[in-house]
Parts: sequence; C-alpha cells; structure tokens
Amino acid sequence: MNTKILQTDIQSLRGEIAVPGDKSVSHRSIMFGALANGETIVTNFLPGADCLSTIACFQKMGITIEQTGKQVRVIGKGFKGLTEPSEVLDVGNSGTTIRLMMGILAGQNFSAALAGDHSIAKRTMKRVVEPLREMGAAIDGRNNGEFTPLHIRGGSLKPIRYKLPVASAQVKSAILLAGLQAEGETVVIEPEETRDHTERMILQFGGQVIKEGQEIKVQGNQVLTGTEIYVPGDISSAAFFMVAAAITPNSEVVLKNVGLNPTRVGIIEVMQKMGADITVEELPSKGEPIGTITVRSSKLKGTTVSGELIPRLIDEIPIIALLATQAEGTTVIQDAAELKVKETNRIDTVAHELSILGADVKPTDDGLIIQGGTPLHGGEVTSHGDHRIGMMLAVAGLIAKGKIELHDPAAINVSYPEFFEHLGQLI
Ligand SMILES: O=C(O)C1=C[C@@H](OP(=O)(O)O)[C@@H](O)[C@H](O)C1
Ligand SMILES: C=C(OP(=O)(O)O)C(=O)O
Repeated sequence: MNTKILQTDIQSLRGEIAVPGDKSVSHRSIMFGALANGETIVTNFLPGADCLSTIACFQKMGITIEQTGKQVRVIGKGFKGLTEPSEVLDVGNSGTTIRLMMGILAGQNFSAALAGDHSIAKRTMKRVVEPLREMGAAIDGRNNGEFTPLHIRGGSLKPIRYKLPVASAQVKSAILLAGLQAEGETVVIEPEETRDHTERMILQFGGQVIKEGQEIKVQGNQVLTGTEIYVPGDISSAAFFMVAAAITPNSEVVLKNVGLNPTRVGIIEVMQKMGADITVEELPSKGEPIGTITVRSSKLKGTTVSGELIPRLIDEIPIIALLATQAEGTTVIQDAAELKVKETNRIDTVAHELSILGADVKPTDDGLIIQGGTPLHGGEVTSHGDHRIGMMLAVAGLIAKGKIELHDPAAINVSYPEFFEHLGQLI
C-alpha cells in the first residue's frame, strides 16, 4: 500500500478551481445513454474509477462507449438492446454502479453476475434486492442475495408501489429503472427527499416521471432517446475545498461550475449556519443548476446537523466533521446511520482518524459529536480505502502542525483523480 506525506501547516489557500464532473450524474449519463435509442454525447464527464467501472460494465453488455477524458459518446440500443455479458460485471468500489445497474438488469431477459472490491463485498444489497424480487427478478448471492458476488436473472416485471425503508437515491433509482421496463405504473415513496438526478435524466432523455409530494411515479415500457448531457461540477468534491478555505487562515478559494441541485446543497446551508464566509452565484444553465462558490476563512461556531438535511449532504459528513473540529462549541450530527453502510463505516473511520490528529470526535449510533476548537497535530492516518476519508484527511493536514503520513491516498481516484493537483494549485 502506498503512503503520502501530506502538506501541513499551510499559511493560506488562494485561487480558483473548476471541480470535476459530478459522480452521480456521470454514472447516470452512461446508463441512460445505453438504454436510450441512438447517440448520447456527455461533456464534463468524471473519469474517476467509479464511473469508469460503469462504462466497462455496459461495454460488456454490448454497448459502444468511446471515452476520451471528460468527453464520452454512447451509442444506445434501447431497453432491449443490452446483451448477456460473458464475464462478471465488475463494479469496483462503486455502490451507485451496482445498485442502479441491478434495477436495469431486473428487466433484462438474461443472466448476469456482479461483483466488486473488498468494500463492495461488505455493503448490503438487500435494500435493492427486496423490491426488485417483488417486481419479478430472480436474484441470488451470499447470505440469500444480500452480498456480492450476486447473480441476477431478469425478465418481465410487474410494477410496485414501494415505500423506501431508508432515504436512498440509489434504491429509488434502481426501482425507477426497473419501473421504466415494467408493465404499468411504479411508485416510489421517499421518507425524505434524496438527490433527484435520475428523475431529471428521465426527462432529459424524453421520458416521463411525475413527482407528487413524496411519491415518484413512472410508467413502464417507456422509450428514451439519446441526447446531449452536460455534467455539472460535483459539489461533493467542491466540499473539500470549501471546508479547506473556511479553516485555513487568510484563504479565499473560488470554485467554478459547481452543481447546485437543491437536493445536494445541504453543505452550503450548514456552512452558512456555522458562520462561514461563503457566497454563491448561480449562473444560467440548461440542465442541472450550476454556479460559482467563493469561500473565505472565518470564525466558525458549532451546530446540529440532522433530519431532512442528512440526505442532502450525506457524502459531505466526513468533511463537515473536520470543519466542526475548528468551530467554537459542540457540533452534533444525528440521523445519519446510513454512514455505516458507505465505502467504510464512516462514523467509525471519521472518529478514529480525526482522533489520531488530536480532534475530539465521538461516534454515536447515528452520527458524531464533535467538540470544536481543537488544534490538530501530526500522525499516521489511513483512508481505509475510502476516497472521502482520504480527502478529508488531506484537508485536515493543511491546518495540522507536524508530519502526517496518509496511507492509501490512491483511494481518492474513485471520485477525484486530480485532487492533489488542484490542492497544490491553491497552496
Ligand atoms: O444515487 C447516487 O448517485 C448516490 C446516492 C447516495 O447513496 P445512497 O442512495 O445509498 O444514500 C450517495 O451516498 C452516493 O455517493 C451516490
Ligand atoms: C457513497 C459513495 O458512493 P457509492 O455508494 O457509489 O460507492 C460516495 O461517493 O461517497
């Protein structure tokens, strides 16, 4: 495993960064491009390891996908155009790839095997397996289909009306993707609103989806048409530099072209509540809302992060925890038990790694309690193979005094291959 000596005790961060394309939107652009009829052109695609896994899976099902950097061309063959893969579909580290793809495979008249890395093997798939079985898919795998390697044989599906037991965009999307192939109307009921990129993309590809309160409805047997997709910058990647600017003295960082979908901007609301100096300028756009975010260092105060906010910032909680270590007073993060089923148990890995650097972070059943105002020092830390933990620790290094060794920094390539290069431009 490789190790990186982090840059520590930085005096200021200054500059402008265009963060890479949104991971959630990039995955979906490939999936919908493959299921639509005709050509789809994707620009500002995220060439991170997770999205490359999605491309490879669809290539194995007979779809022509040409990717050069951030530009992708997909030749879709319609919902009935995928072919039975002769090899295992390898999802790598990507929960979004496996869960959404299962919704697609549920409606395919063939058999497919799915597997991923060590982290994927520990993440529960039951949440998608249960509704997809109810719709008619035959799924098997370890522990009665809960864990990879999984096997799925799809076919004709019946629609369902399904109340999500947890607020999850991945589960919602898997059911909607199956629902688009079923006979009749499928309804998903969300306990809390989650990211709506799938719904937006159905519309962009000429399909229909209706949202009524907490219910999302799709008719089956829809036909989609290839289109042009512009992927906005990923606010989940921008979040690391937003927090870096807020906690590093004498800093001003401008983040261009950031996606500002209302279901994703919880981090902005939390930073404003904590007293961060943050301005957001929304710009005209055709697809997802985008804009420029500017953050300057400022004095911060603790807060509570809970309830409906959680799904709107779920992937930002590790970096919010770091922010809270530098705020005055206590920050409580609750209702976030979902963190336990991400690439790592992020409640445990955040608390453990930040404590090594001198922070006061206590894990709870559904979140974290952070006593702020703690100076950070050096130490030996690890990403645990989790990209968001790796980036959070690199940002922690900026304000730490002493040497920090970060093990497995390469995990960051999952969502932000240019991360260290961009960080270097700001130092
Ligand atoms: O739908 C998506 O693209 C995602 C949904 C979220 O997961 P859950 O649906 O499990 O909350 C998020 O954590 C993940 O990074 C991406
Ligand atoms: C949880 C994440 O992704 P996934 O579920 O797709 O692995 C993430 O990117 O933080």
